[in-house]
Amino acid sequence: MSDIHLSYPTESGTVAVLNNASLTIPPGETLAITGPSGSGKTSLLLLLSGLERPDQGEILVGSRRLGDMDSNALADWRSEHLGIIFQSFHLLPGLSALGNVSLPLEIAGQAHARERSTAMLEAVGLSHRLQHYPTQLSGGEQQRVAIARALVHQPSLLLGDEPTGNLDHKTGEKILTLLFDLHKESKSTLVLVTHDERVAERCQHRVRMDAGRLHAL
Ligand SMILES: Nc1ncnc2c1ncn2[C@@H]1O[C@H](COP(=O)(O)OP(=O)(O)OP(=O)(O)O)[C@@H](O)[C@H]1O
Repeated sequence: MSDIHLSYPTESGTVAVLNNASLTIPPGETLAITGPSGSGKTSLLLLLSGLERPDQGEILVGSRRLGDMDSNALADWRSEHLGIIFQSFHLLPGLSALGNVSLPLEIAGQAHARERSTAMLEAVGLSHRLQHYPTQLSGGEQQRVAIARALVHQPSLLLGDEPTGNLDHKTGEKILTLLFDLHKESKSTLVLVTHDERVAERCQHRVRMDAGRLHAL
């Protein structure tokens, strides 16, 4: 992304969030984004996923220029190539853990959606919670469902917003190992927003966001 400016209009005026932010992530590599609360880290992930559009600047993911794609093209691109682990999970309350993970595969008409989703939920340690609904799951369990959903279609770009933020040390380590193993196997690009040094240390590249500006570390 180059020369990105982003602001949000609100009733009490415009909030400037990103100010001339530029970032290059080598394909197939790992990047940690750190920085204080409110500095614009989540906004950066929303831009990289095409869920927000910048006021100014250009975002290229592989050969795709996100600014040239309409919302349908972006949705198709996301369902094929992108995995996102949101800070607040965004699970569908009316679907079980298994339903939440397999729905995107089913919508995309992919084969063996249920079997692949079951295997991914097993990999995040939730084989005993397949039929539970989000309200019946703990925060950490919901986070692991969200991780399974983000990984199940083997995305080439995975964006994680504090992906282990709700997990105890041991479970967090297991999930991180899974994320980095899958990244290695599939040569995907991994971008993680984190306050956790353990997570940042595992990444090849690190940037710090401060008041809407990016600094390489
Ligand atoms: N939809 C919105 N409308 C108005 N302001 C917003 C909106 N979303 C975010 N902001 C503001 O933009 C700034 C950056 O928010 P963002 O969520 O990107 O920060 P962050 O670095 O991810 O924070 P945290 O570490 O607390 O999650 C904050 O000041 C926030 O209040």
